[in-house]
Amino acid sequence: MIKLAKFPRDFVWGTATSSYQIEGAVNEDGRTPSIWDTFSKTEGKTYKGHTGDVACDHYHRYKEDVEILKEIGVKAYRFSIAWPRIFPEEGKYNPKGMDFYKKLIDELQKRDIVPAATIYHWDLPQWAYDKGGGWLNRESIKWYVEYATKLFEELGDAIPLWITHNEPWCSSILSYGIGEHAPGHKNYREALIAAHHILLSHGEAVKAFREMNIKGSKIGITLNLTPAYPASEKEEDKLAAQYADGFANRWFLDPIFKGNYPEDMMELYSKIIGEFDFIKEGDLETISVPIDFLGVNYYTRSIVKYDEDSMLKAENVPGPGKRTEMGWEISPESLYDLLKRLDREYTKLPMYITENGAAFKDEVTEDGRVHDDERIEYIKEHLKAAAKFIGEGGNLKGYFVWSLMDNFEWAHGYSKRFGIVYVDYTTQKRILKDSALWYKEVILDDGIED
Ligand SMILES: OC[C@@H]1[C@@H](O)[C@H](O)[C@@H](O)c2[nH]c(CCc3ccccc3)c[n+]21
Repeated sequence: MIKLAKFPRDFVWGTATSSYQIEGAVNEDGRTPSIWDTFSKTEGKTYKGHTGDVACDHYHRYKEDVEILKEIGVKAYRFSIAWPRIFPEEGKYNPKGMDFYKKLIDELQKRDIVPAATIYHWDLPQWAYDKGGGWLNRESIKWYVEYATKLFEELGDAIPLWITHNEPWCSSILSYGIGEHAPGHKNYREALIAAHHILLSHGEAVKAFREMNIKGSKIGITLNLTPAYPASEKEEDKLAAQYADGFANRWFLDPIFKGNYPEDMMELYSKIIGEFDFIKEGDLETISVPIDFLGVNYYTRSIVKYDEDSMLKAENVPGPGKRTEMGWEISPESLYDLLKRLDREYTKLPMYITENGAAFKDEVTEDGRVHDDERIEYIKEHLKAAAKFIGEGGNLKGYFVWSLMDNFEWAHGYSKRFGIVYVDYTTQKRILKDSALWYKEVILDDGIED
């Protein structure tokens, strides 16, 4: 068998999840509601009113789930910590909430699996939202730094990879601007204020992390990045792609790596939101403090044509590729383009693909298995793109499949399955899909065979 793509021996093969999507136990051991508890219980916000009340019951089944990680043979496991378990009220630390993560990390360490912890994956404590709108309130930075510092104190060097935020674009634009995610606001000025405070909280947490000198641990941030392509060679379509790229990518990449917001987007946005009076002296220096790695969440690309009437002067047009159950075009070559662009224009730091994966119609067949060939194909094609980038000297250090297991897919509830492990929500039974068995072989071989 010829090897299609070979990876370095120390390549970090992983899978990823997040707290609200898998844990359940929303009232246990002192946890108080997050904005996602509130949002999912609000009429019409999620598919059939699905909530994370039980999810995959991972809070009680974590030992079994870590055993599954071992069976698949992952080198690392990316999970997130639920802020409302750690600080159920402002300033009130909850050691029982921390205990869960200490037990989880202990199970991982026993099996030589590297923990990669995301500090914030969208489950803002409701008490923080009740005080001036959560990320809209500049005080959120102080609350976040207190939370992150407690994590560094209690878990510090047990976590080699610390990720400050998962996808600031989603926590701000999708949540305060578009309204699809909690807290469901539809105000673009609010979205940019939230984005600014989230980025500031990232910078302040990195500074706190540096002061604590946690040996052997690295800190970074995870951004969801969507390459934008013009629908034609027309100048106006190229302009549309420039704005779509600014909207999705440069608004976050530039402050973090260049210490400024992109000029073209500032100009475009100023017509919509007025003054950028929420940007204070020194903020961009804080946001752009040096980090150790960049986490990249990649799923798909966008193709846009010029649209005079839209805010971004851009309208999405469907691509020619096959689509996943989310309706996202499958475009592995765009992952290669993205990685090359990041390397060329932004950073030579180590990068990790902290999420890549797909939802497909999964069903358990007579043989009790899930033959998810489309998901194997999706992951294989994206790994080939990653290998090509590494082969050209790209500093890509690892790949985390989204997701370890089927889970609460936000506004889509449990209707979309991204896992390489199937979850039967009525019995909580886990079934390794064919993609998990395939991924196990890829990890053993450090490479892909066709
Ligand atoms: O949608 C699949 C996953 C989520 O389950 C993860 O929690 C989240 O980190 C994540 N980000 C993306 C790409 C950005 C996006 C998120 C939600 C909706 C649309 C696009 C896809 N995913």
